[in-house]
Amino acid sequence: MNSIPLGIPTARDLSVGRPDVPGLVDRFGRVATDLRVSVTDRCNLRCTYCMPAEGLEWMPGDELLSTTEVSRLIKIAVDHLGIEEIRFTGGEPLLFHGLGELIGCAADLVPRPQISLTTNALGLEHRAGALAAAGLDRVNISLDTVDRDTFASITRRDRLPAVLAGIDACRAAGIAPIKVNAVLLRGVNDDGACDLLRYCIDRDVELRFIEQMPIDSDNAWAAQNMITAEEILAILRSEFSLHPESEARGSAPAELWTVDESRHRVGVIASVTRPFCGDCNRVRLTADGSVRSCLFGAEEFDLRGQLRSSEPTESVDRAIAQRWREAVWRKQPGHGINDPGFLHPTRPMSAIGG
Ligand SMILES: Nc1nc2c(ncn2[C@@H]2O[C@H](COP(=O)(O)OP(=O)(O)OP(=O)(O)O)[C@@H](O)[C@H]2O)c(=O)[nH]1
Ligand SMILES: C[S@@+](CC[C@H](N)C(=O)[O-])C[C@H]1O[C@@H](n2cnc3c(N)ncnc32)[C@H](O)[C@@H]1O
Ligand code: SF4
Ligand code: SF4
Repeated sequence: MNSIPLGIPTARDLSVGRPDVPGLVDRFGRVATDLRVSVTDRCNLRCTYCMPAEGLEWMPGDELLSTTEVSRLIKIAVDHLGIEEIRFTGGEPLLFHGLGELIGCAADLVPRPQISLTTNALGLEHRAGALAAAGLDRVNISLDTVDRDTFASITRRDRLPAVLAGIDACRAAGIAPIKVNAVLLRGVNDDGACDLLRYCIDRDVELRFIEQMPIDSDNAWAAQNMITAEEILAILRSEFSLHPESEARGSAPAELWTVDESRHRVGVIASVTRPFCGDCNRVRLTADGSVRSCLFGAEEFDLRGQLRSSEPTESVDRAIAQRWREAVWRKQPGHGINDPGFLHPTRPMSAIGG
């Protein structure tokens, strides 16, 4: 007798074809070893390319992971899944009260992961020493300009001095390397790119210019407005000589150039025009406890439900690790920004963890 399809959904096996290995492998041969943890979706700046002036509807408090829950997931990631680097991000991670404690917990793990922070640096002036003492290895600071008025117009807050003080405090605390991330916006801060590079060279900080991505909450991104990597390099070459860095890039998003044949380098993160998805080693955890295998992925895998469903036991941790593996196994090959059918991510960058 022929069977008649009834259209009844069957349980999907999310790991079809996945080899039985502990690490976070995907279908395209990549292995995720770099965990980016968003600890909050809130922020005290309102960068125009990231958030609207009025802010966003923040995640409700009871949906956010606690410090204990984040530490447990980080431990699972290192113990079971081969995670080697943990980056705390957001929203603005310095707004999360448990950040120092989380860094301390991560630093106690064996093998100890690299611990880094991506931040706007507001308040870092007073906290860099304590965070370094807790175990913070390195820091990336967002700074789009060293002109105070331009800074205020991009971030909608007059806080440039606090950011610069945060950079100085990181240097004094011995955090290294310090990197600066800058998004260039046409007609807004592109004429200040060389001044920003000079500022970073003077402080021995590595500057990277980022191509703006279509992950703003306003959906205002347009390819023709974006300043491309080629344009960024042309702007810099008007005042500096640049030579491609010989060091292998690996999974790093930034392509590097040495500046004026010195030991200083500048980077360009060309996510749109020269995507680096083929070598991606990233996986993300949102502040409300979902795994996102790609910044631009359509799928999320909730871990919070399992985390809160019962007492923490080794077998629950193993089940969480398995779900995490399934999430990464299904990771898409790339972001598809340049494809005609590209869909904006369902969450803005600040809610995913940049
Ligand atoms: N498309 C894409 N862009 C990313 C990804 N991770 C980071 N970026 C871009 O790179 C910028 C800088 O990211 P950071 O958090 O400073 O760190 P990083 O450059 O990834 O890491 P390091 O160079 O190792 O410090 C972000 O603002 C994004 O614009 C990613 O997984 N995919
Ligand atoms: C979302 S923020 C979170 C961490 C922290 N608040 C900060 O600004 O560093 C992380 C990074 O994302 C970058 N970013 C935000 N929106 C972006 C966009 N539309 N395109 C490219 N990068 C973006 C920021 O410049 C920042 O370096
Ligand atoms: S880029 Fe960072 S600092 Fe700027 S609004 Fe987004 S989350 Fe806040
Ligand atoms: S867009 Fe997705 S696949 Fe590409 S580098 Fe970023 S996280 Fe990895």
